[in-house]
Amino acid sequence: MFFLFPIIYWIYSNAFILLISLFTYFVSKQIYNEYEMRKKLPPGPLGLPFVGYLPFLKSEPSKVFVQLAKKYGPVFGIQLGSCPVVVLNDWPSIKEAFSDESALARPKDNLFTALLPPGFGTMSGDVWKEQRRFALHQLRNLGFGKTSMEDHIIDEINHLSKEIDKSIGQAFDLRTLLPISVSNNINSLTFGRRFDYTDPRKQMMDEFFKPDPSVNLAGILSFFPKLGGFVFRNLTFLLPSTLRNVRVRLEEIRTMMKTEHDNHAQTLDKNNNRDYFDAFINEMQKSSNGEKTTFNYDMLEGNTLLLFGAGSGTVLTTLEWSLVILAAYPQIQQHIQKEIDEVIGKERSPNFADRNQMPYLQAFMYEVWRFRTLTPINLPRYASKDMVISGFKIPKDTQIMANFWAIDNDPNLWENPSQFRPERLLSNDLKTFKKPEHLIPFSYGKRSCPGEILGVVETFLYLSSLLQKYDINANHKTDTSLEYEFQFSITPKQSPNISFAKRVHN
Ligand code: HEM
Repeated sequence: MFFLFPIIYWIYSNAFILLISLFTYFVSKQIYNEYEMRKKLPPGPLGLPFVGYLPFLKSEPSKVFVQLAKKYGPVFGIQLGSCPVVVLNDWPSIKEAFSDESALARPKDNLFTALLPPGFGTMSGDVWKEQRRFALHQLRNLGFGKTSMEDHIIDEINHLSKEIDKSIGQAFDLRTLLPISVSNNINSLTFGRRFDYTDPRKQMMDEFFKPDPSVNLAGILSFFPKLGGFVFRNLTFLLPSTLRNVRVRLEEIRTMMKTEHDNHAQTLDKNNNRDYFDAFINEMQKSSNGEKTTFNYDMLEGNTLLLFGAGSGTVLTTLEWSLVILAAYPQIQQHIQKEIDEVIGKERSPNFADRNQMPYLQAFMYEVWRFRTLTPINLPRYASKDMVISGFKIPKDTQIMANFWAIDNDPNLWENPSQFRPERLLSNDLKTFKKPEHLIPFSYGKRSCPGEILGVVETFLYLSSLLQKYDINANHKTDTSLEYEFQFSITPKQSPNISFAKRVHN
């Protein structure tokens, strides 16, 4: 025993040197690993040890990437946090990558996988395929682009119109009323019915999905998958209160979903699915009969949250931008109204089939999606196998970031891309809407947005119904600002200050 004393004494007196040596060893090992990782990626900028290029992205990563692409080419490698990333900045590389099965996966660890029940939006491989195929199938069966879903949406717009009528000529509370209207469309899809605007269950759900700047922090932490996952799971007290509260609020939503589940299960009809819940519960029952499937209660919760998260904010931001732009460009507004008057008239409600005779409104919608790219760097993908993009070898497990903003603002694809001009999406005689292949608000390939048709139907019906009844005005000249803010999405910087006036039909 006594023979250990000199060793302990030595360790004790040299503890500081030991600590420094250990620290130097780990830092050098990390720098070496990062160097080795960078060597395997296409050329790109060097960053700092541990954090990579993350601190240099500032608030508008897409724009920084475009600058870097000028130096390194449209496909470059970069280290973000502890992740090797390849950034794609032009249409040919994005098209090539997204046509390849190896680029269909999502990164394993992120905020959503750590905090929420599993939904297919964060999954990869066979479970993702099965759940996504099922969702697409159900969305089609439940009336995606068919009349039943359209009826729900028109009904919802009529409820919104009643609120608008109360505020004619005054500032309209867009950031309160529009979100609760739009999210009700997902309620119709998942639960088969809308909720009243004052229903506390609805208010709780809308509160949960409210965009919050702390999502940016969560985004940053997702570039440190191990650390981020550990913090999200075990050190929640270090997170901002909004993220910390997610867990608490999630429990309330879970209670509500359980009640919905039980109500649906009691009134289930095997041969007639009223909504996504019915369809999913029917599948779960097959599995309880011994069939091996991935349909279970956790997955139902996760997918429902996913449909809410992915399907409400996107349409909401589209409509917010549309209204701000319509207020800023009254001539464009009048042009759409003329088209509405000619095709739909003033009596009947619009339907989705009307769009075929309304090229200008369609061009307007897609120009909004181009002009203010909704998902500027898309949702993250990662290479599930070694692959090749634009001649560069991309190793397995590299994150793939597609800079959609770069395509939407590429001067080689669009004349004066910073101008808002729906005509660029019309034929020369202005009679036909033409969407070029590289205009991809819903992404591209097998993992593109499964809610595309619903997103287009909603946007078309809201805009045509509102412009049929109302003129949209900016409350002050300064409220026609098209200034934006990069969060997860590109959103209007200020809450749009607009008012509605009843249209006077001649
Ligand atoms: C204007 C409306 C919308 C836009 C611009 C939009 C855009 C997108 C984009 C860019 C993606 C990422 C695809 C990728 O990884 O490459 C996505 C994914 C997704 N969207 Fe949408 N979306 C919209 C509306 C909707 C709606 C209404 C729903 C719900 C029904 C929905 C559900 C989803 C889901 C579930 C995913 C994940 C798909 C997967 O990982 O397989 N989206 N969306």
